[in-house]
Amino acid sequence: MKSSSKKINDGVYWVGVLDWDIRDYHGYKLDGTTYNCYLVFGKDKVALIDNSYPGTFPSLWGKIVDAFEKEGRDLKIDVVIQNHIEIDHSGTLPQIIKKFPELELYCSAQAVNGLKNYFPNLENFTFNIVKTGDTLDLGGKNFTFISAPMLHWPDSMFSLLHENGILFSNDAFGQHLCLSERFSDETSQDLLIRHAKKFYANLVTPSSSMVINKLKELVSTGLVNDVKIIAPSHGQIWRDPSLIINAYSDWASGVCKDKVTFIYDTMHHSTQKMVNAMIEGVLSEDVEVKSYFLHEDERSAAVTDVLDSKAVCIGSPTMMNNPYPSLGDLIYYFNCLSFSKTGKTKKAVVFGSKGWGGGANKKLSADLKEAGFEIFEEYDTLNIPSDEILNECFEIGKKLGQTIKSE
Ligand SMILES: Cc1cc2nc3c(=O)[nH]c(=O)nc-3n(C[C@H](O)[C@H](O)[C@H](O)COP(=O)(O)O)c2cc1C
Repeated sequence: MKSSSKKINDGVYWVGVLDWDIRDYHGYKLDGTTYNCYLVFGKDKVALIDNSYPGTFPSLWGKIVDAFEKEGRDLKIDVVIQNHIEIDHSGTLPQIIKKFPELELYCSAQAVNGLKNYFPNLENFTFNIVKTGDTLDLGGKNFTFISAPMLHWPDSMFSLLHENGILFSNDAFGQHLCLSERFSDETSQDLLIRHAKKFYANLVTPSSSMVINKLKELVSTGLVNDVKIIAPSHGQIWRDPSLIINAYSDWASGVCKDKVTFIYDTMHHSTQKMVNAMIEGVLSEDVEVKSYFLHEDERSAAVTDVLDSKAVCIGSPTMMNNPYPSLGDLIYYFNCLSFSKTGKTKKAVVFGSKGWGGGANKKLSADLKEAGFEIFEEYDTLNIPSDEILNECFEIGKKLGQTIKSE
């Protein structure tokens, strides 16, 4: 299939795949994504950095052929640098090896078993195992490898191309975006940061302490000064690396806004009325609010706002002595993400309507505490909230707004 590569720097081409159709990636809702792969042309050797999703080889191959034509070089990949094994970045590796059986494969030690596992044909393949500080020279194109375990899998690593100042960071600093533009500065900054934050919240939050350590390491070794461009494996290429490095530093260290995120569900709208009254209370203190109704909204968007909120308000009716099931799904996900690993504790208000004995609040509070939240208030009411109850909800929201502003 004919497809067009994009030169991103001297001797460096984007040859990735645009997936306009994907809408769900392990529960993460998206409007398409990119599987970024790059070709680096050294005088002696040519390297492919990362691969693409299974089934996308025609689009990847078309761009590889195009890049070689643009460079006027004979079509031969000598090296594959596999920064991460996950199938969206390794799926086309067998087809690349089939085309160039003599190629040298560079990856971390932790990547080897995974790659053999995914691709049994690689059982007897020779892996060049690299770690932080190891180097590779393609002829005037020199790489230093940087191990990056848990950013975002144990095998993950970065590759820094010195002559161009490009850090190939794989998933770190990525965004699930599928756009015709390739660069961060060609993209609406709001859209870009929103999607980088969504990616961080859903995929990187549990590794926040590793993010901080990795950023410190890049600074202390001076390598950060060499980075002019960050080229991740999803989304836009950062031509202003400080923008995303500063954002990662904030997200990883739990920097939050005066902001409250409401997440709730409701069967007959009673809990929803309480939500709206509480929101009015928070807003009366000029504190930012986001609200998600789980009947319609999805958790991967909700947790994006939780990431930089000082507090969450979780509303649920009682159903069969328990919270409404969508809230159970949410709290399970909170447990996976471990927001407290950012070193900051978020406050939580738990509330809702019940028909008789209730039970949702108690269960939600216990689960939220286990997920690392501090319970600020528990509040429930019988059936449809009266005006008096709604006024109390307003006051709870107001008190929450005042408290987080004073922190
Ligand atoms: C299927 C179902 C199961 C319920 N189970 C309980 C229960 O175990 N305990 C309780 O106090 N109320 C129970 N209720 C009553 C609801 O909690 C009550 O109607 C509440 O006001 C609904 O709030 P909502 O309008 O926000 O959905 C149940 C209602 C339904 C429809």
